[in-house]
Amino acid sequence: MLYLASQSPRRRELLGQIGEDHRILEVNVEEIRAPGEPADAYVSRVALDKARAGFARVMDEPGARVLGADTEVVLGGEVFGKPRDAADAVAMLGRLAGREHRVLSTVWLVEAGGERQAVSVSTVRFAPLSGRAIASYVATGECFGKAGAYAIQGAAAAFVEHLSGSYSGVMGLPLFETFQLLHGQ
Ligand SMILES: Cc1cn([C@H]2C[C@H](O)[C@@H](COP(=O)(O)OP(=O)(O)OP(=O)(O)O)O2)c(=O)[nH]c1=O
Repeated sequence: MLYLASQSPRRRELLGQIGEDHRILEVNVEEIRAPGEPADAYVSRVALDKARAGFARVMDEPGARVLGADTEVVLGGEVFGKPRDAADAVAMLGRLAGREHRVLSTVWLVEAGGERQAVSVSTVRFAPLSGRAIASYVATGECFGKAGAYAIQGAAAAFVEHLSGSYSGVMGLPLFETFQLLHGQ
């Protein structure tokens, strides 16, 4: 059986999109970046923590496989997770406006035979945004629970001038890479 260790409705939907039958494991993992921890190492560590926490719950089941994922928005040396509140969301979007940032999405597959990861790095360029546009976007509430305070699959699609990489990766689960992890060599 395949399990997805995630509370994210987007990830559940995305995994279903490629026809992967799965069950959900709700895990709670702390997402705290260690001082000086590189962004890619942080994203990978958190995704692995989620997959391992899930696997610990089903490891007695023969053939159990568990996916865990993490997505963060990276601008220079800064890592933007989910905004704490509206002011934090406004600040993040103000930093992202008119610039290019990276979205890192890492997926780990943990099973009795071992642990493997897949990494997706996308580059997203936002159009310049007025303070008013940011304020009205934040007021919709869409920004909450999303890394970088935006959802490419939602109204924030209107901010995205250019994307290079994986659309599903930006949304939270890179589907090509996940499929390779599950079925590739
Ligand atoms: C950039 C971006 C992020 N997101 C979401 C995907 C993730 O759910 C969230 C990043 O937070 P994560 O910590 O990666 O995931 P999560 O806490 O929502 O779920 P889990 O239980 O698996 O830990 O941001 C979008 O939905 N759209 C976007 O465009």
